[in-house]
Amino acid sequence: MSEKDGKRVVTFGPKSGECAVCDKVGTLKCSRCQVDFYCGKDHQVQDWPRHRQICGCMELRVSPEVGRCVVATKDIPMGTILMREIPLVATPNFGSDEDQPLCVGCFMPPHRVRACALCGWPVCSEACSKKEIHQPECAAFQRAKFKLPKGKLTAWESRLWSYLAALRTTLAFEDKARRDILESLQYENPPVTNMVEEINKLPPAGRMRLMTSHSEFELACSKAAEWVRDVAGMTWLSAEKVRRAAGVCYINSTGCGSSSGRHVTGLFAGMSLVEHSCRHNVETQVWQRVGDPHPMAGVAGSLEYVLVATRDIARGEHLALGYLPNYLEGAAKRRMALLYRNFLCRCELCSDPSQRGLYLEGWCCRSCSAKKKKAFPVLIRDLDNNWACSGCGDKGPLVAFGAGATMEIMANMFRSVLSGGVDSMKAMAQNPAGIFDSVSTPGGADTPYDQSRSLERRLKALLESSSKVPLKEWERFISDALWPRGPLHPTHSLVLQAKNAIIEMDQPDVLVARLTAAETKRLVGYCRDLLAVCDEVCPGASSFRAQILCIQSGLIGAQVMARLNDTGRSGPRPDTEALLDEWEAVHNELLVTALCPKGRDTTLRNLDHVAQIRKNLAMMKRR
Ligand SMILES: C[S@@+](CC[C@H](N)C(=O)[O-])C[C@H]1O[C@@H](n2cnc3c(N)ncnc32)[C@H](O)[C@@H]1O
Repeated sequence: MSEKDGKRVVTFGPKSGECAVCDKVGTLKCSRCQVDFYCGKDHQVQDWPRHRQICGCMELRVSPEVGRCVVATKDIPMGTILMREIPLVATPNFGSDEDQPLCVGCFMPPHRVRACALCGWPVCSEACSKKEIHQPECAAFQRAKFKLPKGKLTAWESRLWSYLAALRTTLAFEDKARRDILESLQYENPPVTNMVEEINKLPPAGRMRLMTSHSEFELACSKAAEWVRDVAGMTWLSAEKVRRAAGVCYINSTGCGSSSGRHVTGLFAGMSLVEHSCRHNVETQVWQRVGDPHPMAGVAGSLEYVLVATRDIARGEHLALGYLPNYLEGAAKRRMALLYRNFLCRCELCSDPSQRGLYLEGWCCRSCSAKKKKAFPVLIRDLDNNWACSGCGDKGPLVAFGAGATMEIMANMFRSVLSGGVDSMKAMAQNPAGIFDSVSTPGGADTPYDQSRSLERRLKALLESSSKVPLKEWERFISDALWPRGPLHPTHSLVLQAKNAIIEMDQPDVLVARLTAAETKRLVGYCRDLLAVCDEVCPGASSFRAQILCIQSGLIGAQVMARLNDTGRSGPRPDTEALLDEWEAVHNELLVTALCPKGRDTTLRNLDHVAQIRKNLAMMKRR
């Protein structure tokens, strides 16, 4: 099929929802887009002039670069809900860092871990062990007479989550309502031999990575089948069946819901057809009903998610999700991480060596940054690992560096595979960025590369104990990193990650209570810096932006309150009005950015608050 042959995107959604007109629960769903519900025909007809603008605004196509993908067939405004789905399969997160027992019924880390009396898997309570979502595997474990050993609950092994995910998916294939869709999903990676041209464009380390990840993927799928059949004893499930289900699950699932406290990964029908871009234009969000006591109230039954346009999307544009959550990483690391998912990212951010002028992983050029005070000419790397200075074009010893680092990464990988075998390959898969560790360069410890590697290790240590690190220490890190003390410029990914860690040190109210006025002001500045980065890497209404704006709002609010409390006889300080303007602007931006109704409610309340303060100030002035 060519790119021109459009097909409807099949989704798997809830059976009822609140009427788009009156909010009463209804079961009449738009049969074309499957997004909006109605309590009856009247309201559907009444809503048509609005609904028709967005209904049927995308189609499924196939492109040589990404396989099946979803393309806009109309201009789509930011905030449009494009899909509304429940997962075909929901599992406790099986990401590499999920090394704790989670409840198999509600996906929360239990306060007190218990074992399901029938199969031994972790639950929070007996009620959770009876949840519908847990029943198919619980019955299968009982049939196989397998009980998870008690000791596992205290010494959890993260791989158990990927085995459970593969099993849940295998069992979901047996459900008539889901089988056809599951069977239509991608379950194997494109054969490496079909990617020769792409592979040849990669630096040697990338080529090696792609091939290793290919075999890792095969290995992970067969390991899951081995565990289900040989360890759990479900010999009635064929190895081929489990391997395929594991493939479907590992390629198409997406982590969703950490903000709600749940550690849940969802496998969605329509959303899994959306490709990746590091500069995404859609996002998956928990569907939040205004008035719900908790966004995920009702546990598994209300695992409802939406795909939202995070910016205006033009007709013909491909919809793209950000498969990787970290916006502040440089391209080299992002691309390495995606190679672990067995594809090479050539999105607009990765293909631009300057990364939209942010130079996320470039260092200040020693020969010309010293001459220029404000601008920071930096060394940048193109897709083929060639380096040059953005200011003077100097390549000099950096060519040697590029080749040297690449060779060393390769050598490390070989060494590690030879010495540690499969386990070390898995460890690499869990920490893709780690392959950059211990790479040194020709030229000694004083090269910008080695300096930045040591800063990176320092940042990693700070991040590991982030809640205990005082602000002073974070700020010392930043000033040591920045030119001329260090080799970095203000939008280097390490500097940005430190700023992000600072503003996320605590909940905004706790943070504000701990800070002096001057510190609060500096943190507001960090928020501004991060928002400017957002404009480039994830423009529009991303949840990343909303998170920064919320913190910024808390910080500015604290400054406003401090000014008001300080108001003496001479009245409020003159800069209070300017602060109020900024506070209002942040809320207005939040109104656009907060794609969920709940966020909008809080923001509106805060805007009322701003208006009230303005009134009070005006009255004080008159007096
Ligand atoms: C969740 S699936 C997306 C749907 C898939 N294209 C299909 O045909 O079913 C993820 C897979 O799509 C492909 N893919 C997604 N985004 C890509 C991108 N930016 N570049 C290359 N391949 C991509 C990769 O093969 C990846 O493993």
